[in-house]
Amino acid sequence: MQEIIKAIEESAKKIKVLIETGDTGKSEFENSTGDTQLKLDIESDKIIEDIFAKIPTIKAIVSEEQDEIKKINENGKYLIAYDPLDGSSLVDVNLSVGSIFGIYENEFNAKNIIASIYVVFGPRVEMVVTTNEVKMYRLLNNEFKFIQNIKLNEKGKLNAPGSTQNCWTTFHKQLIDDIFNDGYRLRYSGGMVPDLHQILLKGGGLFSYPATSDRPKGKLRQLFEVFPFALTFEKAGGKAINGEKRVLEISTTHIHDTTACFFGSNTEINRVLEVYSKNA
Ligand SMILES: O=P(O)(O)OC[C@H]1O[C@](O)(COP(=O)(O)O)[C@@H](O)[C@@H]1O
Ligand SMILES: [Mg+2]
Ligand SMILES: [Mg+2]
Repeated sequence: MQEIIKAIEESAKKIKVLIETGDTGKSEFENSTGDTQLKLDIESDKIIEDIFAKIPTIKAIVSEEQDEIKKINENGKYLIAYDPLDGSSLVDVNLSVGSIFGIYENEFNAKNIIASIYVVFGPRVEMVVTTNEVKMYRLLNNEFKFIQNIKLNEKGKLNAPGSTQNCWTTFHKQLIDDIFNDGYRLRYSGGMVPDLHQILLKGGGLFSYPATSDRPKGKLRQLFEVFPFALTFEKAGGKAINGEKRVLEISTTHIHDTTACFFGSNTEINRVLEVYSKNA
């Protein structure tokens, strides 16, 4: 696992330079989810793949930007699913973005996730590693230094409601309105990594990306985005659900499957469960 962490550190240093100097324009290609790929998506994907290709403990990798699983080393132990540049369309407006990695064993499935790592590229570069604990590191003088463990409070103050609002169900709209009426503050940048990082570091709150009429299965991808953060939220003392159950109990039928998802501290997620159990 240590060499995987080192590999991700190496990729983060290179992606930092790419973000700072690269072309933010579109490529002529689409990924499996139908998004037009930016040149930055393709280049950051290549940076990560080239680094992972040299790690003997990695058996296979799959990227949000690629159609298929790639074999690395038949005798390797780990499977890695990654989103090389989450929120890539925010680079041109200079908002924070990230990379997300889910580390699996045996099969790409929620029950096999054993660790996750994400990197936030903001005013500072930070890396959060989840195994049994959630540990945050910061890039200082070109080295990642341990800063703190992350633990959520039982209840937070932030609300990050994602997706197209005019496609929400009436009960979801009511839930979000009720949360704001209770004094929660809006914090939503459109980048999953900084939005969830903020909730984790400020002690709690709710991030939601529900099923909507335009996206009945949500938008966020299970293997590359949802499961890695679900592990982090659970190990930090919070929860991650699809409205009905833990997202880490969902089974994946295709590598690019998406799901509705809610991440947060316990009080807010219990509130979502209560509303969804009566309405969904
Ligand atoms: O604009 P929306 O629909 O709220 O979606 C925002 C979500 O989409 C994403 O940008 C999807 O990730 P990619 O940039 O990797 O495609 C998430 O980071 C974010 O939470
Ligand atoms: Mg993403
Ligand atoms: Mg992406």
